[in-house]
Amino acid sequence: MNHEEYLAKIERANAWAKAYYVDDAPLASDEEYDTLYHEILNYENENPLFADEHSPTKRVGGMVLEGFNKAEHKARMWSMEDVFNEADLDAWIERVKKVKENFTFYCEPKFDGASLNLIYENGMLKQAITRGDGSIGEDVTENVKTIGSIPLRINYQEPIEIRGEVVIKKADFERLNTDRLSAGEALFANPRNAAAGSLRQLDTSITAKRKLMFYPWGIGINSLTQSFLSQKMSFVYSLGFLQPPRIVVTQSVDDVHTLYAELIAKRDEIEMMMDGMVVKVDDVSLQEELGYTVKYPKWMVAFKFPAIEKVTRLKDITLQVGRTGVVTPVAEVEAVNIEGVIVERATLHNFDEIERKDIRIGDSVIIIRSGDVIPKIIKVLTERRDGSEKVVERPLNCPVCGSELLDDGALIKCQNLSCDARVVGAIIHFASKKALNIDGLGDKIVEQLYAQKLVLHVKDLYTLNSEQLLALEGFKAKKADNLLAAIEQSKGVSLEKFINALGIEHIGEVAAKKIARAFGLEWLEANYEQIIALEGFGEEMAKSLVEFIHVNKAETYELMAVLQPIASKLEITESVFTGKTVVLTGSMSQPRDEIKVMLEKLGAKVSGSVSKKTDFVIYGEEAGSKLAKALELGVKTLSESELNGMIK
Ligand SMILES: NC(=O)c1ccc[n+]([C@@H]2O[C@H](COP(=O)([O-])OP(=O)(O)OC[C@H]3O[C@@H](n4cnc5c(N)ncnc54)[C@H](O)[C@@H]3O)[C@@H](O)[C@H]2O)c1
Ligand SMILES: [Zn+2]
Repeated sequence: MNHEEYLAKIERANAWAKAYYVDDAPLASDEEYDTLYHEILNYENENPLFADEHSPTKRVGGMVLEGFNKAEHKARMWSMEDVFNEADLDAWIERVKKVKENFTFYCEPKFDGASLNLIYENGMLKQAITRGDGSIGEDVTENVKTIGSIPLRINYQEPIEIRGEVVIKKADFERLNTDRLSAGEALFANPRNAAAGSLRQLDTSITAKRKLMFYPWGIGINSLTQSFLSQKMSFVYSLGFLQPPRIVVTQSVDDVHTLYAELIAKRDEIEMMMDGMVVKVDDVSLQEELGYTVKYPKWMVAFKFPAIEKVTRLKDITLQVGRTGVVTPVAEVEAVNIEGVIVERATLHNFDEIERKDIRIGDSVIIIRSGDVIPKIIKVLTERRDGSEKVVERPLNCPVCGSELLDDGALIKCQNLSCDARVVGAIIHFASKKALNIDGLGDKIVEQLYAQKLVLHVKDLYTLNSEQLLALEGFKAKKADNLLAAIEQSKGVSLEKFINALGIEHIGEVAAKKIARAFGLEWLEANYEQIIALEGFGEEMAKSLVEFIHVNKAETYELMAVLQPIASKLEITESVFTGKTVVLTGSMSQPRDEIKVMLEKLGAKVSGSVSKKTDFVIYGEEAGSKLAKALELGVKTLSESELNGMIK
């Protein structure tokens, strides 16, 4: 790299940093930024005399957004050194050991959010400031007052700065984006941007609506006398702040590596987005001895997790037709490796999403894959377009059967009931795990059987023979026998699974179970009134089932004759609870689910909320608002032992 290229890289990194820190709308993935950053750093290490003062390696990232008042931190806020592998972590440990051979590590998750400094004086929250450039940040005091996990008063009178991360749970981030999608607003790329963007709102009421949380990780000025960071932080947590789920204080390097592995394993399970683990020196006097660079403390380091967000290119959008006829767009992308998995496709909800995100074929996009979740496109990098990108048109005809599609905005549907895609989809659903669970009857085989016209309807599965199967490509005696045996074995399935397997619109697993329990084998005789009376059934579900029965009654009876599903109809014993609505509250001596089933066997309807229509509230220990409401409404209440007395 020559000096000119070095300067160009600095310019690009600074533009990316502004978009990331100031606008909360990144122009690149973290991985790309980190690569660029390290290229700059390497050049500076090799040519220290030519290092430029504007380099991102020389300062803490942020700047103050226009519209906010500037505010000064009492003690400086820092950035953090990154390491990406064990060897670099061990090298950092060795550097600390040169100063002191034996020391204690303080390790915790690195949540990915927005950095915040809280200044308390006389036990009151006086000011809240974003990190900014480390010396001066934005005054966000009023916004911060809307965050529930930030105490406005603490039981400590001396001046103290409490630093931490403002985060939003992954699930709340998803909900926020779903709402923004339907409101036609720009989406946040990830929880970090959502947290930072929600905190830095000029309109406080917007911040208040977002579910922000605050996790402390350090302190600025203070007159605490404890000698270890871990002790100081315990004190901070005791003042009423949230504590992160995993903190490890240890002298053992092995423990540090173990925590790293554990956090990566729990990465999806932990509700907050983490981008690594932070390792700190616990001894405050050793921290001071180690000191700081211009940018970060030498006594702590971030051991980063492998990136789950990558930049790739959208090659095409293909269409998938499901068993209900819904046409879903699928993004075909250039293959990228995310945590060891090669990703080539990403889901898109619907065409509205494509339009709102303005996704075009040929675009560079940031794609995320976390855990088992199907990869998705989180951001289009529009400034990388060269004009050759193609706008995605909404389809007019079914890609499978060619018939005209119904486009109702959010959903595009093929209405042709005998569309191959719908029929094949229905058979695949019938054989799937949660339905009949027929081993060896996966998507490919169903497609093959359908293409050969051997199975055009699920009932045809039960007349298949080995000769027919052996004539198919890829079938040998063993495979054919296994498949026939698995099909045979699906006979005598529970009625609820059978109903679910039929793939009736709006009738899923839970509803199928309720139908089976309520009507048993006579379920095809149920009428609209009986169906809508079932707990949790709305008009849409009842109508759909009635319509299904109307069209498919004879055929379904035939299928039942072949399959002989076993009914699990609940036999009800008459009791004082028969036909009554009962609510359970408080903690009971036996599992609530067991009590619920027992009451249902006595003919009770067990509901979750208390109203005038409730007949009994049965309470255990520490019962709260539901019991209070029952007393207020004059609903009859029974303790757990009174209940036991009545049913013995
Ligand atoms: N995508 C982009 O365009 C782009 C641009 C700039 C920066 N970035 C990303 O930002 C990061 C660099 O930013 P940075 O220099 O602000 O560092 P950083 O955000 O990686 O680390 C420092 C921050 O970590 C936070 N933190 C979380 N848990 C902590 C804990 N337990 N203890 C102490 N601090 C904790 C603090 O807020 C602190 O300010 C990199 O990951 C980089 O990829 C991305
Ligand atoms: Zn079709």
